[in-house]
Amino acid sequence: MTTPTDSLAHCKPCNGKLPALTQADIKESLAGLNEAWTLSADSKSITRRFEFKGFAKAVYTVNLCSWLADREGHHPDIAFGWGYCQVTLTTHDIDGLSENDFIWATRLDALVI
Ligand SMILES: C[C@H](O)[C@H](O)[C@H]1CNC2=NC(N)=NC(=O)C2=N1
Repeated sequence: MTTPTDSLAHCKPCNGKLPALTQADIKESLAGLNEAWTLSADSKSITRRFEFKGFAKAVYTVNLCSWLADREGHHPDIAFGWGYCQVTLTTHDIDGLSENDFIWATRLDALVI
């Protein structure tokens, strides 16, 4: 049995050697994500903000991200509270964006309805 994410790539081990993406790479990769993702002014991170009624759904989203992060070995920075969950991705080892960030974002987009 196949699932929607079977065809998606997995994050590569972060060892400080992942190449930083060029501005052109970032622009092309961003176009492949849900339109809710935004690029930071310094082009070092991407963020998606989810908004909900209530707190429980924000916590569910944090837990989903936690599961995905440990499964992929690549971890987001998450801010959450009543009515929102904000997921930010950057590759800390290179202080910028790598393909891992976009692989991770693609997988999250595939998991949230
Ligand atoms: C050893 C371990 O794989 C690395 O420290 C990973 C862990 N998760 C990570 N997550 C993110 N977002 N960036 C990293 O550079 C990173 N490095």
